[in-house]
Amino acid sequence: MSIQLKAGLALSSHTFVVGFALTTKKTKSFIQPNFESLARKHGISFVRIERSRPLESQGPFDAILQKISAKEWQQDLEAYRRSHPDVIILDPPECIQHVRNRQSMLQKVAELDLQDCGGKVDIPKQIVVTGDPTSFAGSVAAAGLKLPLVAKPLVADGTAKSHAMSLAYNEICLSELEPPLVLQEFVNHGGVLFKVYIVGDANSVVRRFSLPDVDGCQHVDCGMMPFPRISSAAATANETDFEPRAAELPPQKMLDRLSRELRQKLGLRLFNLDIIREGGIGDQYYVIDINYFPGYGKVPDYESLFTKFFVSLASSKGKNVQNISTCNTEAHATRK
Ligand SMILES: Nc1ncnc2c1ncn2[C@@H]1O[C@H](COP(=O)(O)OP(=O)(O)OP(=O)(O)O)[C@@H](O)[C@H]1O
Ligand SMILES: O=P(O)(O)O[C@H]1[C@H](OP(=O)(O)O)[C@@H](OP(=O)(O)O)[C@@H](O)[C@@H](O)[C@@H]1OP(=O)(O)O
Ligand SMILES: [Mg+2]
Ligand SMILES: [Mg+2]
Repeated sequence: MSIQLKAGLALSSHTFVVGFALTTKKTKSFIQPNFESLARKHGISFVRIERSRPLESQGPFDAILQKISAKEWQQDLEAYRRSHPDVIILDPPECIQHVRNRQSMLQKVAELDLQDCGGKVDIPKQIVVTGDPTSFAGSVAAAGLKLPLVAKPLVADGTAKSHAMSLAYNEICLSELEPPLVLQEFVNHGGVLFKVYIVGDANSVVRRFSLPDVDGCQHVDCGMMPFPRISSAAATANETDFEPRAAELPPQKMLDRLSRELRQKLGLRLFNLDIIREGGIGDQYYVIDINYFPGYGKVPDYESLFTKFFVSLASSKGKNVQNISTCNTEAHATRK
């Protein structure tokens, strides 16, 4: 059976069409030739959505992959969703909205109670500050937060400003900050960050460089220190670059449970978690950041991870695309 597309392409029950609305940068890093070709072999095709044309006049799509926050796009997508309830939206805008605020993004993590999975998971103590910056020192003292603090813009909307982080070593310098912000306790973690990339039921963890440990007393005179996006290095750091114990990956059972619970609670299928381990060793972990549709192009073997994901979506819609057996699912998650 085949349906004739407006553009003249045939949409058969053996093809799963993924429309994508992504920035040019994201398209370049994610829709890579190797990925397109592997996906095509399994009956998955990608079609760029033209933002200059109404969505209704494009398609048909089986799924829409999107990370565009412009209001017009959001409205267009919402209308399309109502008229095409069978199309899978990756991911629903209201769920993405939840992780675009550094307070609400971590709330579901704080509610978790993971038992018997090899590690404890929490979030660092934090408060939201708005209004007069001269009152921030009082708010920090009232909440019992310990210095140093990481000052993060409350809104995580993908702008450069939303990634502008600072370390505050003393109370006085807090009055220099520009609200609204989250003030989060800095947790020493041996300079290693774990990024857990979630793709539906699968996850893949990589190590990244992070901020070095701090001795609060030593730096108290430093005041406010802005710091760069140290963890977003293009390449995954080599094992030899880290102190071996701090670089040991978190238990896979804990990552599987955490990923599964958050996937359900957040209503997202495509996101990553930034996780640190207190003191670099032991079993106390903190989730410090959640990002919607992060830089998957940097994940080893993301092509098969995603092909498998789309094949499973296609099967759930009764599409008879070709199965893929070489990728990792939750039971065999990738650990590089
Ligand atoms: N509470 C914390 N304790 C220790 N280090 C932290 C803490 N919060 C953030 N960091 C460090 O600061 C970096 C940036 O913080 P965060 O991940 O919240 O910012 P972001 O701009 O949202 O990052 P991304 O580029 O992943 O979206 C982290 O990768 C980590 O190295
Ligand atoms: O640009 P990169 O490939 O590094 O991807 C980064 C992504 O930027 P992009 O969406 O513009 O691509 C970021 O999104 P916004 O918060 O800015 O929306 C955020 O998700 C980071 O965590 C990603 O880095 P990663 O966590 O994977 O290291
Ligand atoms: Mg981060
Ligand atoms: Mg982030």
